[in-house]
Amino acid sequence: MTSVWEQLEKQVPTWLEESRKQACSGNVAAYIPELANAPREALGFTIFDNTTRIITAGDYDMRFTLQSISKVFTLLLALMDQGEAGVFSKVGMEPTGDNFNSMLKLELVDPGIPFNPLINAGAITVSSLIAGATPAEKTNRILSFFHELTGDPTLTFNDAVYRSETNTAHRNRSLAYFLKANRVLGDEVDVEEVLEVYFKHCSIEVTCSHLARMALVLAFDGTDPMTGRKLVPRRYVQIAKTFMLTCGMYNESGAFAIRSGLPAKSGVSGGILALVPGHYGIGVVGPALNTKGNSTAGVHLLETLSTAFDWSIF
Ligand SMILES: NC(=O)CC[C@H](N)C(=O)O
Repeated sequence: MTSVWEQLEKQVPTWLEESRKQACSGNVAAYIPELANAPREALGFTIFDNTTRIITAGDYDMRFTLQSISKVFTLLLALMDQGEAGVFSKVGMEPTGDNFNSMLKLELVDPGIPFNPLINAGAITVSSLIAGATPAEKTNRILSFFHELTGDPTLTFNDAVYRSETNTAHRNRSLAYFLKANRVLGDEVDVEEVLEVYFKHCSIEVTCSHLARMALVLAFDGTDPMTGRKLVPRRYVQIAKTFMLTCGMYNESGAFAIRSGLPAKSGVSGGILALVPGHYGIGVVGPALNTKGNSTAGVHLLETLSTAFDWSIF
């Protein structure tokens, strides 16, 4: 009988080409002008298991920026810096059902703290909780964390994407100033400095193999199976994975959880980080997005694989 891994090796290239066809039903994000240059038809895939075996397919070496995928890891860093009580006094634990950049519930629902750390308002708040005296110190700590998680010390920011976002981020600026007015960002917090940290971590450039490696650390409760190093306490990984399941795919998280049953986090550059707990770390990139902001081809590929191999955690 062939093993799951052998079946994956055999099937992934065919299924990837099948899923690539879904790109035509999506559009590349353009509200950050630099992202509009991404190739719409691209689709890349990497999967790692804990014995360092790797399968790659399609445009697996394409570079793209983390965008919202970074929010999972800044949450982990903030939890390590401030503890659960410190983080959850500023940000909630519930999905919103609204768009990721929505302002609606901040005003509608008392006490005006962001509903969760994976929407923009929540992630901006989390950026303010990262330890460090200056924005540069905070962003350097975040970057070092990604170096540890990926085992790649060459990872860095994409300056063009960073500048493109910082010059056009009127909505995120509004969110951040609103948070300041609500005192979610306290007196000591400089709004522009927090935004600098937030845009910087969104602009870290990776391939889907980096995503798969990072996902593997989450799949193994915070220990990197490739080095044996404990990078994050298990409890914090548990929190992050729960948020990924309930809020990781924006206001499509429920449908994705029903169809794939996997903790995952997407970003507007088309990346999706997903994991099969105790087994695999997965990275996908496909820049064409659906109306919720998730990669059309990437979602299709993950749902195909999860259904075929019965990966749902439920
Ligand atoms: N959904 C996303 O990937 C959003 C990230 C992007 N940097 C923003 O703040 O709008």
